[in-house]
Amino acid sequence: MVETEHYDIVVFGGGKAGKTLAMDQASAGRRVAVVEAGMIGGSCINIACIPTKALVRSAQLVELSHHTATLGLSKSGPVALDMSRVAARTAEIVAGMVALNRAAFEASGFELLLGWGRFVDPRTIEVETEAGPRRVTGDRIYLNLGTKAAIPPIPGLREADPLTHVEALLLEILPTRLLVIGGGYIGMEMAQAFRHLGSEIVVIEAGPQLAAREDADVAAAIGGLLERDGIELVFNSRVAEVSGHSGTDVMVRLEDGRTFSGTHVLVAAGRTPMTGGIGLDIAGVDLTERGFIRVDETLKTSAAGIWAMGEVAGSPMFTHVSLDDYRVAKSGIAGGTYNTAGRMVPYVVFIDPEFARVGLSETEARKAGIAYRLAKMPMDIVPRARTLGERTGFMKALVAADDDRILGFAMLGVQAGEVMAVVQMAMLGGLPYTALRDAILAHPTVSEGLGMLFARVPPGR
Ligand SMILES: Cc1cc2nc3c(=O)[nH]c(=O)nc-3n(C[C@H](O)[C@H](O)[C@H](O)COP(=O)(O)OP(=O)(O)OC[C@H]3O[C@@H](n4cnc5c(N)ncnc54)[C@H](O)[C@@H]3O)c2cc1C
Ligand SMILES: NC(=O)c1ccc[n+]([C@@H]2O[C@H](COP(=O)([O-])OP(=O)(O)OC[C@H]3O[C@@H](n4cnc5c(N)ncnc54)[C@H](O)[C@@H]3O)[C@@H](O)[C@H]2O)c1
Repeated sequence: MVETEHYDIVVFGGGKAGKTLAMDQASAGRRVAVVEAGMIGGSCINIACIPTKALVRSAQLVELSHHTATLGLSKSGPVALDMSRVAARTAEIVAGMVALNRAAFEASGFELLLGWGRFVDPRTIEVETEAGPRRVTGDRIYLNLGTKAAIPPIPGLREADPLTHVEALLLEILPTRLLVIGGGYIGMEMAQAFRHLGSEIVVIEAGPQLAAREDADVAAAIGGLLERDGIELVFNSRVAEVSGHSGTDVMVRLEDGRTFSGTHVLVAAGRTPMTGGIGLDIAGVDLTERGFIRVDETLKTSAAGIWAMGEVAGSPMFTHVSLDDYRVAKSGIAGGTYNTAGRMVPYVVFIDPEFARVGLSETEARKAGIAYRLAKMPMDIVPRARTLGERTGFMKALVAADDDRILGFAMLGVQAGEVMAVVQMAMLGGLPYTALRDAILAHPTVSEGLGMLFARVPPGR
């Protein structure tokens, strides 16, 4: 009989929210255990954000190397790609961040139980550690279990052994021709990175555009960018069947009969929550229709004393949102009221150049019946974009029709993520758009373009 060990707090799943809460609470003197299947630091640093951005960096430099002549640099021959070195660099960056995380975990004093966990009674989690099973319970239990790549039920897809982001990030040989199923965040980032590294790419997207949440003009600009890179985009297309084997040769047949052959297929078609087979029903934790954990604005689940955070709780799928879920949980422990309602969630798609957005899109404003004024400007007129030789893209802002609040900002362009943060700060501070229009912004920076953009806002009513 395995004895149950009691903690003040048990964190089940060590993602961004969970590990941060565990370190915070352990440092404050509470007895804390974290149950984690094996990824020290969670998915972001091991298999998601960080390794993808490392890959993107190599890809950017390969792409830039094709344009060195325009910058006045001659090269003796084409840049040679060593894909195994690219993979090794990615692995080194991951290992470094895992080591940093491990050290911070140890310094905080929480107990890390490595192994697969599942509820065996309403408040007890059994963990399959290497040394055998252990059982833990806590006064408070926090679920931060994350998601995994969804594999749509397409005949032949599973049998084709498709790549997901996990395997794609480990490739030591560049795919000759990569078929990407899904034109969302992962599809866009991976498709362009592998294209820049030298693969032929076809992206097959079920919907009418890339980046489903964006305005049509924004999605069209992103699509145009990828097409100029030589990526073939196929929209409104459902895959009927996959045959062959990813890694050698594989074929995708669409419902309309068209076929695409490649050496590899990558699935980037959304995410499945890690809620199956771990006894959440035993714990009385209700799920939504899509299998995510049902939570309220304080991240409380249907089971008393159990909260859920991050992607598994249906929070927007970004590391910075999982971090904010930690703040909600921490506030709850301290008797505070901070919750998930009305959060401003920025995001950046790390294509080259970046796409970034914060606040409302035109589509969302119209749907919510919010009247707005629109300013849009090509990046081409921003002096810094010219000196950098990165003239592609635009900035776009929505300002309230009847006052000067900034409602939303979108940018496709060099350093878009950094520029977006400037606008986000203005929005958080409640500044009118005129503050950015009239600010003395350093010349020549990319952010200087904000002055030019907001000067284009039409007069209000
Ligand atoms: C390819 C890719 C790129 C991304 N890029 C970005 C980006 O650039 N920026 C950004 O903000 N977001 C990005 N994201 C999203 C981001 O990775 C997640 O939103 C973020 O990691 C937060 O995850 P989380 O805290 O919900 O859980 P996770 O970090 O996924 O943690 C969940 C943990 O639970 C563990 N676990 C699950 N089940 C069990 C079990 N039964 N027993 C024990 N342990 C278990 C898992 O091992 C895992 O470590 C990306 C995602 C992907 C897939
Ligand atoms: N830079 C970032 O912040 C970043 C990067 C990568 C991932 N992420 C997060 O991870 C999440 C998951 O990314 P994702 O790209 O897997 O999902 P996604 O929801 O962004 O995109 C999935 C796409 O696949 C399409 N699709 C679904 N089934 C399909 C099918 N059978 N055939 C063709 N197309 C199909 C959908 O229409 C959709 O456009 C994102 O929502 C995002 O929040 C963030």
